[in-house]
Amino acid sequence: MNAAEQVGSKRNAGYRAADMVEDGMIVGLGTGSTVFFAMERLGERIAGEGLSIAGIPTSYQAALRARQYGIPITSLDEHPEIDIAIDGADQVDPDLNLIKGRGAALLREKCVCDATRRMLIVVDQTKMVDTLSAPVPVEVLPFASASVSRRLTLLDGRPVLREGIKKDGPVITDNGNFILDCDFGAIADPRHLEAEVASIPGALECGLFTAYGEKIVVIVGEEKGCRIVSLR
Ligand SMILES: O=C(CO)[C@H](O)[C@H](O)COP(=O)(O)O
Repeated sequence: MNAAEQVGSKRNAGYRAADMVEDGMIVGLGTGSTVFFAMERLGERIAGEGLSIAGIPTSYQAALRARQYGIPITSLDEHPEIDIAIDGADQVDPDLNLIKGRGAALLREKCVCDATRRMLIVVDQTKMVDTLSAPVPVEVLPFASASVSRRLTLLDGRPVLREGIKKDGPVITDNGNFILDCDFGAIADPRHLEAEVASIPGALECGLFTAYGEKIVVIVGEEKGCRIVSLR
């Protein structure tokens, strides 16, 4: 798939997800280039049809984009239960386990995923894999980055501190933390690995999402249209 085809696929996935949003819904807004298309379409529907929704952004990036598209913003404080969320992913396996976090927004994204009744994951087909194997982003408390790194190594991971672009030194997340991108190779048991990482003090969250397959609907954008994948 060339770059233009990939953008078209992302647009198809994002637009389909936005068209599944109903009037009056509270909508979790993920982070990344595919969700942008969903937000663009939500903006069109708000302006064109008078769709009435409120979005909960998972990052500064999502909040800025929501404002750009005229999507009213609310918060998880006001709505601890969410109707529907739209988010991207870096990899999706057949059991709908995910790796997320290329955009370093995984901590808030997982909070929103946990709080939502229905989770729409928008991807292009390159993200669909048989076995998760991308590096797993781990958000870490800066104080504990060396000790968390050591513990990840003991889990046979190879953690690398994510460096900023147009900024010297590490990426600082929207929550003021660091990201360790941890390569575990092919992940045979993602649920077990997620639990192992979660047990490390100072590892605040990791980009493995393995507990939500039942509520996830994956919208796989293709050059012409979309394919829907769910466990139900
Ligand atoms: O998890 C994420 C951000 O933390 C993104 O949703 C994920 O990286 C996919 O991004 P894109 O749609 O740009 O490929």
